[in-house]
Amino acid sequence: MGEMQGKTVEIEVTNVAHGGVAVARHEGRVIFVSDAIPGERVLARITEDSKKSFWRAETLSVITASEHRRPHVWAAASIDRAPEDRAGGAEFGHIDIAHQRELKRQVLADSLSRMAGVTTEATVEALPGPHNGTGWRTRVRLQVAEDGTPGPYAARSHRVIAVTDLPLATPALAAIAPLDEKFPGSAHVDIVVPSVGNPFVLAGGATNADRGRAHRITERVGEREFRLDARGFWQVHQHAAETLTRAVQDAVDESLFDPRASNLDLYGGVGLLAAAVGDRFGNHVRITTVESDSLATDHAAENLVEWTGAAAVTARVEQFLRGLGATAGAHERDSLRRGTVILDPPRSGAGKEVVAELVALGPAQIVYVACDPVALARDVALFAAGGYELGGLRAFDLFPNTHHVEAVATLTRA
Ligand SMILES: C[S@@+](CC[C@H](N)C(=O)[O-])C[C@H]1O[C@@H](n2cnc3c(N)ncnc32)[C@H](O)[C@@H]1O
Repeated sequence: MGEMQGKTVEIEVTNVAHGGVAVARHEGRVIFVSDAIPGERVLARITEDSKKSFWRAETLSVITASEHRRPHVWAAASIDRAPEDRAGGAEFGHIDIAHQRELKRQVLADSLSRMAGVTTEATVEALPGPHNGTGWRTRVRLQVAEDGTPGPYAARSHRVIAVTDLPLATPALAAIAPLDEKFPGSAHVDIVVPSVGNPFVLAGGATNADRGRAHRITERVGEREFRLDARGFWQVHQHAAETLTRAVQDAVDESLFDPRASNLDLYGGVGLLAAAVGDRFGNHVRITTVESDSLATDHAAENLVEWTGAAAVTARVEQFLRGLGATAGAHERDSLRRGTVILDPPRSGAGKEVVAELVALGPAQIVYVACDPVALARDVALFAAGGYELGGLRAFDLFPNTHHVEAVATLTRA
């Protein structure tokens, strides 16, 4: 720790950076600052000064406001509070929604340009919902403080903040959120409002006996229903599953799609995107969905039962691909080469090993669903080195009032 930690500085904010912070400079040094908007002049407190290349700071007050600043959509996260008392999880809530999308577009475009040398014109598309980006979360995890009080963590910390409302939640979720109850002995409380059936409030972790028990729920996407566990992965925005279903269906190039080839849905969850491919190309499509969570794979097998060519495999994607690379015979290799791969990894992206295995198998096209623009850009660069080029790219605002953005990219052999 240097001597600047805790000091206040007046800084010009120039750019947006990845991770929900903006970039400022102070005496030539880069400072990543929270709760600020490019174009503003703010008074900020240095919170981290140990690195040579950059420091971190939090905005205390705004000296010259951006025209895009608005009152925060969540009073609990407002700049009017001390930084340590601001609720986390809505780090763009002080920015008007159109400008939030513009900043997300810039982060995506800059990452792809800087890391993969690719230029993109993709804008960030809005989902249906209120114009201020509230009312979309169908799942919320509240953390529990030592005295049993539930609430979100404060931004950039593990301190639980008591709150009186959850504006990013759907009205149905907000109505049942137990914000004034106590949960002694629990580590967290999950509130889940599925599109079909009753909502759940599940206290878990620490000493709670409910930990580990499965709770089967149903989600409807268009005409189709999916079974899953209440705590298993499902998109959080109430319109996300439908949006990604359509985006993936549109992204698959029909001229490169072979229904009899070895098509893969990697990081498949409960089979949402395998079903999207099946619904577009018919129930004879051959597709294997691969997922590490065995409970999700069990549900995927059930959800995909009407597709005679679908299979659900429990495996880590890297091991599954390594196995294919090592054991596939000439016929299977040819089938994999004619195949289409849907790739929907967690935030860390697919990474070096998975990209290398996929490049070696050489599928005809890859539809990459990405929730982190930097991980996507890194992987696009790895795919490019392996002979794949980025074709289409769309981006969606699946997480309004946060810095997160979802992208759907297509890659084909150059
Ligand atoms: C972003 S979610 C996508 C799920 C699914 N495609 C959907 O749209 O609902 C990523 C999924 O990958 C799974 N996962 C994470 N790491 C994995 C790995 N190394 N191998 C296989 N699955 C993994 C998670 O359990 C999660 O279900």
